[in-house]
Amino acid sequence: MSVSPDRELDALEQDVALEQQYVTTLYRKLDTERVDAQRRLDETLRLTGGTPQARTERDVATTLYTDRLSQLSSVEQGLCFGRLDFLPDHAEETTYIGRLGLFDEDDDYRPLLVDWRAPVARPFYLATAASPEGVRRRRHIRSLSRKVVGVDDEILDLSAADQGQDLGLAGEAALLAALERRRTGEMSDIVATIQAEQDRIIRASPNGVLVVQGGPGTGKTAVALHRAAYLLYTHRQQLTTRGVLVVGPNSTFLRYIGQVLPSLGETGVLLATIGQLYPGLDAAGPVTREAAEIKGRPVMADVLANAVRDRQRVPEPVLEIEFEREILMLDRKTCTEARTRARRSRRPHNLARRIFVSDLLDALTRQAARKLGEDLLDARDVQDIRAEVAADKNVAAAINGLWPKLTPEIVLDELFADRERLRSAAGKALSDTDREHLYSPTDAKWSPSDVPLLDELAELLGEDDTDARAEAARREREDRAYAEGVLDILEQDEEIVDEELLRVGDVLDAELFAERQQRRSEMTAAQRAAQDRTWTFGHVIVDEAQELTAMDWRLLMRRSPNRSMTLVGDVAQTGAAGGAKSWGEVLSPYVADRWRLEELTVNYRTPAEIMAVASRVLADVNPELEAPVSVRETGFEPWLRAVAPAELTAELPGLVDAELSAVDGGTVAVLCPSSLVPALSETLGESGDRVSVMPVERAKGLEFDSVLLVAPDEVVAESPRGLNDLYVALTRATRRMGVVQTGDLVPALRLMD
Ligand SMILES: Nc1ncnc2c1ncn2[C@@H]1O[C@H](COP(=O)(O)OP(=O)(O)OP(=O)(O)O)[C@@H](O)[C@H]1O
Repeated sequence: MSVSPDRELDALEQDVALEQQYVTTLYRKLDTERVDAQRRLDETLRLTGGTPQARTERDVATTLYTDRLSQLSSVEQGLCFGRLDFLPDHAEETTYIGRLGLFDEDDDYRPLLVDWRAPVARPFYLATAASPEGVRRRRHIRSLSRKVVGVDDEILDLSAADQGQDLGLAGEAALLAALERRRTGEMSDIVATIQAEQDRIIRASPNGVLVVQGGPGTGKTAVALHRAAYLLYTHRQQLTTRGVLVVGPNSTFLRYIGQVLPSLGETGVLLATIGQLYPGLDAAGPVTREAAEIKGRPVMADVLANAVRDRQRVPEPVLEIEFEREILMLDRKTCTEARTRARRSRRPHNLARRIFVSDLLDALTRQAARKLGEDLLDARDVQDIRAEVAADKNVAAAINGLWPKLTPEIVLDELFADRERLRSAAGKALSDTDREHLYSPTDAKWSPSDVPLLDELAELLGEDDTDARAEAARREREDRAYAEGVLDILEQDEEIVDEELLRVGDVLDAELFAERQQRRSEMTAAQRAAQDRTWTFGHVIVDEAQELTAMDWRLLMRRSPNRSMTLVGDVAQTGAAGGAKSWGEVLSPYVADRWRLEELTVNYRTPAEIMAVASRVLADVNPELEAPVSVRETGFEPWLRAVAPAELTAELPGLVDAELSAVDGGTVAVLCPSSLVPALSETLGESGDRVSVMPVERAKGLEFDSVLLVAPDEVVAESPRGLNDLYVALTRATRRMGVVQTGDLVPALRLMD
């Protein structure tokens, strides 16, 4: 007997009502926790004055409650999104899955809601009909604000084994609903619909280098960010002190992904571009493609080492120095010996300088002593003379001329501004043309490709920071002793603690206090990491990793000496001339073949109709590469339209308007060659926030409801990896795509006609 549609509807309504009841309880619990955290925070903030210890304690409590409050408010949307019902003989009971864990304190801390990252939540992502892991039913709960608007059930028995199993999708209905949602210009999290192949990567061990290779739209960025959240939850102890770094290709991309981690309740991750990894700089200056490629070559490490050596000079043949009406001499031999000794120390330039200076001061002191009558002087007199020689301005100027104290900025600036310096440092490593591309006589802004060079120079030059380090260590010792003192006093002398303080004291048992201290140092760690070039991270995640050059990798590997890294990317999308052709080639200098590869194969973004066009381009890039399989069709065929170049600016606004209404509140991107960006931006200037105009390289990692690709032939011609760029452009759309052709037809697009 078949069930009538009305009966089904009733059952569905009943289920929704049932889940609404439970979800309402959860929100009530969330509200109570918020009120409690807010009350404690207010109480803490109201307290003023008191002993220094009391102030320290208040700071700690303030940070604790502020953090808790921001975590509790970050989970407001979609607090609970799943439910698992297990088979009768299974140990687990019905479990609700959500963005954070909530417990019933009055019932022995029974879990009311399980954090998606907890091991018990795993079957929600992994269970299949063929391998149900004890799960009878998986339910996706869809909500709008606090209202449950629907449930999607999957019964995991073998009769359902063939449904959605060709791509191995879990929670297909919920997944498709998520994918069809309009794009807002900001990436959203995917906690409710993580797929099994993604889950395995998110929860993989943090040890060693994990490479995640996947075509466009396979969720690499989503996986990378959820992995950061998962690692912080699961390995918090190890990761709090050193922090997690997520590197993205440019600031547009970082803005696009910026909300994902906060929506998962994690704020302790440093998001940065390579251009932001040199403290004090946000290097975003322009650079030509040729210069960027040359600056990224591994041989630049030798060029820079030579540039520093070139700054360690000896006189030709002698240097005369006026010292207290006498003339002292520094000859070539003495200086060469001092230089050799300093270089042999293998210390960086600014630290080895001490050896060089000391040897020259010895030589000059001997000369000065001889002139004053050596026989009449005792050791103490000689010491005094040495001090005078060392303090003399002429001596200092002469020595500085031979072995100056240097900063990375000065060396790089002066190297690029001087053809002779460039020629000497480059030797045979760079051709005449290469050097001309690097030559830049005017004060240019630092570009992202200068940052790894500055970082390399900072290593070669070193910094004499002995005093600063001693001071920092002293302050840290003091802070620690101070914090321990707070606890001692609280424990030993309860009388001095008034009632309100005690309430704050409630939460400051030794364990919590220690943890808090650790978390505090993590917070300052994230800030300190941003300011400290020598900071090393607990885990480093790199998105669009295929774009990094050899010099970028050198910088990142210095930030990750434990090689605990997740690198996500797609070698078929490499646009940068210095970027990766294969992962093995990139990684072998650092970890030989000790890296693991995981692949993602399903495209969640681009509909099958658009992917059919993109796949033809991919075949032209390299017939051996396979495009990922699209998870859905939209029934919409991408279109191609020929427009005369002179008509482009007149025609484009109309085409964009048509797309805007077709995507009904969604986003439209006009992707074009860099040369057309200014003109097209001006033409479309009034189109509002939902329309963006950008060169293809800027669109890497982003997505839009509709994409208009303008002048594909020029996109291809513009770069040595133009076909890769075309592939990137054709895989940015979630719903619609059109090509506006102004010149020759690119062969792979012929079938669109
Ligand atoms: N399991 C999932 N559930 C819901 N949405 C998903 C899932 N996996 C990926 N998506 C969505 O698919 C789109 C593409 O994901 P993402 O940007 O992470 O892919 P990518 O592999 O980094 O792509 P590209 O290489 O083109 O930058 C995003 O909108 C993302 O939210």
